[in-house]
Amino acid sequence: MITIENLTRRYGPRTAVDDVTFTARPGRVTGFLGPNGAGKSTCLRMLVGLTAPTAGSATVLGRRFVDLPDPGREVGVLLDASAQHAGRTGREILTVAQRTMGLPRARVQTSLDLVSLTDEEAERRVRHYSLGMRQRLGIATALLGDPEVLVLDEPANGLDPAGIRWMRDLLRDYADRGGTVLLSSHLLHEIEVIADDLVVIGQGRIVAQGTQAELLVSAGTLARCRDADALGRVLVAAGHTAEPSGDGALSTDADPDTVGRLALEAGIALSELRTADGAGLEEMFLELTADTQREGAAA
Ligand SMILES: Nc1ncnc2c1ncn2[C@@H]1O[C@H](COP(=O)(O)OP(=O)(O)OP(=O)(O)O)[C@@H](O)[C@H]1O
Repeated sequence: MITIENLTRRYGPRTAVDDVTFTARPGRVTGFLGPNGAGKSTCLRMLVGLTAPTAGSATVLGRRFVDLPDPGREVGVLLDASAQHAGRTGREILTVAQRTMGLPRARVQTSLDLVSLTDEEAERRVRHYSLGMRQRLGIATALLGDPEVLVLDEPANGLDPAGIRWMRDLLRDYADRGGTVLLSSHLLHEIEVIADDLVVIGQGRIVAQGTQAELLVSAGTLARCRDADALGRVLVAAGHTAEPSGDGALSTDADPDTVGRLALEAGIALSELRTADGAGLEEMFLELTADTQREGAAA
């Protein structure tokens, strides 16, 4: 379990993280989503004791990271996959970490297997690794102590779609065994594939949070019929929104049940009725972060 409460970090006049509160629960993969500069890394750095909060608190398994008796075995952390010694082989990097943490030697091979780095790859120097291989090695290091909690900053960066699916399966399995995963990304598509719960941050503030399903519902319903204007009037009269969504479709904040019932009562035949899909979530993400990005660009 990760608990972030009223976490705030100011750098001079700039507030990088502004009163952020959320939890990442065991058995769930929590995605921390926001555009560049939103404050994700600063939050994660405060969580693992690398940056001091101006206010608020962040705890892992009920304690501040610095107060954990054996942090390497309790929390696996990947903050920057490129911050590995380029002259060492993957296996050497893991072996140094294994010795530092006082773990059994066999954990090195177990971790390599977990991230599907082959023996040949493990013997190569990291300077010859692709970005995706570095991400795998970074995750192997995070998994080394078989921790209960994983904190990963942009772990899918540099992975191709097959790599992202691989990571989803790895993290899903880890969470299914009771682990807590918090991972950040600035790309909705990455996080959509991987995360169960989403926390969306823009300009240092939380702008939305919930399960993916909840956020999809809040992204609305899509309905299609011959006379979209008529359906729109019915929805608005019932206190809902109705926006033309191109090609005779309407998007509304009413749930599909309500739209179906209202359409039936008004004698309108629907040709399509569904929860807005990933595209809806994308729209929401762009909307939620548009101001942030505009202000960021102006700064
Ligand atoms: N050490 C620092 N000194 C001053 N400002 C900082 C410092 N670290 C971060 N910031 C500022 O805090 C804000 C949040 O940065 P942060 O790196 O946390 O964002 P992010 O969401 O992780 O972005 P990205 O996706 O680009 O990594 C930015 O405006 C950044 O310039």
